[in-house]
Amino acid sequence: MLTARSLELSEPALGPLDLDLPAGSVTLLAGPSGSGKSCLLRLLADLDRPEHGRVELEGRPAESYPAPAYRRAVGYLPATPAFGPGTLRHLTGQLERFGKGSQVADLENALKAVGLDPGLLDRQAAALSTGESLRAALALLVSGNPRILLLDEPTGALDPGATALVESVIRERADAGTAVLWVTHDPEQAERAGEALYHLEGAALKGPERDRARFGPIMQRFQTAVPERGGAHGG
Ligand SMILES: Nc1ncnc2c1ncn2[C@@H]1O[C@H](COP(=O)(O)OP(=O)(O)OP(=O)(O)O)[C@@H](O)[C@H]1O
Repeated sequence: MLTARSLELSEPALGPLDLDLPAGSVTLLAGPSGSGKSCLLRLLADLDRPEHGRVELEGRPAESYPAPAYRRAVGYLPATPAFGPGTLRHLTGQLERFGKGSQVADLENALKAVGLDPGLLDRQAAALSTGESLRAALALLVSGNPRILLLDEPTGALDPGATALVESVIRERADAGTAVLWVTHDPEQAERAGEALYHLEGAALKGPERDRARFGPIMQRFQTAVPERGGAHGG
């Protein structure tokens, strides 16, 4: 279980906020574009440090863990993952050396589960398409079997078929005991996929809301308004 207590950042303004990610559950994070969702994920992933407050993994402060142990326990998927040079197979070998626990066989299965051909293992990872990179990065993460998954719009660049596959992979991980935090802009996906919803309003984090019927109405408030056409030049 991952918790944040009195977490505060000034650039961008976030918090003070509290958050709990229970094991075996999908928690959603929503909010307007630019509200700080990605910045909050980076704090939880211990990639950035808060100005005040703390993140705790199973009751211990994040900064008390050696970085590799924290990375092994807390998997973070950025909205636009970028791979360094080398094939996915090569990158997996590196992860194994760092004790990340990723096995090629597990990765092959994870690639298939998100709708990718395991032949992708031997392609240059940096040359993968946006949707391939997103799914390959997710497959790499889940094959390392982290206790926590922090996912920044994991279906943002995907078609409906790939979205359904990714949703079921995430559900399987949660059912196996992983604590998931999932950033989404899609109210229907939120109602399908999540057990609890936090949402950013200004610097404040509201929630968790547990009534699924309220997820959609809360999230509709964050949709960017489309200006009405017409007026003097309409027609
Ligand atoms: N390192 C930084 N220093 C200062 N401001 C930052 C930094 N990183 C991001 N920001 C700003 O903080 C705000 C929140 O960014 P963030 O990426 O967290 O938003 P978001 O809620 O994830 O948005 P979206 O839904 O569009 O992905 C933005 O205005 C962004 O420009």
